[in-house]
Amino acid sequence: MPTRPLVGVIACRREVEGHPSHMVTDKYLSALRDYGLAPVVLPVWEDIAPAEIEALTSRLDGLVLTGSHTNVEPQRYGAERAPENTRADLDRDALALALVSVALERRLPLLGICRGFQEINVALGGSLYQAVQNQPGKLDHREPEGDKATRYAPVHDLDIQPGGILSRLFEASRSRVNSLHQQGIDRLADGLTAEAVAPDGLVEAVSVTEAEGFTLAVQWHPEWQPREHPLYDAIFRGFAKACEAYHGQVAAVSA
Ligand SMILES: N[C@@H](CCC(=O)NCCCC(=O)O)C(=O)O
Repeated sequence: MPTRPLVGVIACRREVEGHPSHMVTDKYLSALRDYGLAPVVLPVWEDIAPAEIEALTSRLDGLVLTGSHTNVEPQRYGAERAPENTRADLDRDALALALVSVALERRLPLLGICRGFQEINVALGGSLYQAVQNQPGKLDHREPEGDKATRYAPVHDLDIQPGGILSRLFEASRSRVNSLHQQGIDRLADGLTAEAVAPDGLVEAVSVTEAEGFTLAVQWHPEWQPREHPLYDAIFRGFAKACEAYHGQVAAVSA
């Protein structure tokens, strides 16, 4: 029986019922499952060793860096903490930034979402605005008030740049996306290509320019009801196809 591609999904540290925990919200895992993939949660420890990362990732066919209400430590990109930056996850930072190198070295399909998008930019030498809304000319990209349907509803236009991965996955040059973030890309890392921008010029999707594998990261949340949004659907279809191809290559080599 053909097996589903195994996709590592990074966790966040949370306290659950008084216990330190490693957590991923279901919408990421269910979206991957719905697109024929087998998600597995990757635990996060600040002191994780390279050998542990190797053991956790050596059998994966793809990697997802999820969103989170916590923020990448500003010291990671040489900044002081802004007063608006009140939530951290050092354990998550340690694994996330290491996983970007693992994915690139192994040509492992990599999908970054929201915080994951920001992590890829920082891992490759870029920096972040810690409060986009305080930047002159920038929109307020923060999570809307209301129920989940309201919070994850599309709220701003998106201009998709020609010639990139996203424009190959999705034929239209414009779409509308949800927005649940206070931080955003300030200095785009040298090795990244801007794949889409918001009306205020904020970069909202990137790919790794020289990557030989699928690498796409987006600031919005395509895991929210992807079957109901053509752009989100195109992203998950493209990622799943890349993971299936990687899985097949590994199987062929192992045969
Ligand atoms: N903390 C960062 C990234 C925002 C983010 O990832 N939000 C996710 C919300 C919860 C979820 O849907 O997973 C920022 O504020 O920019």
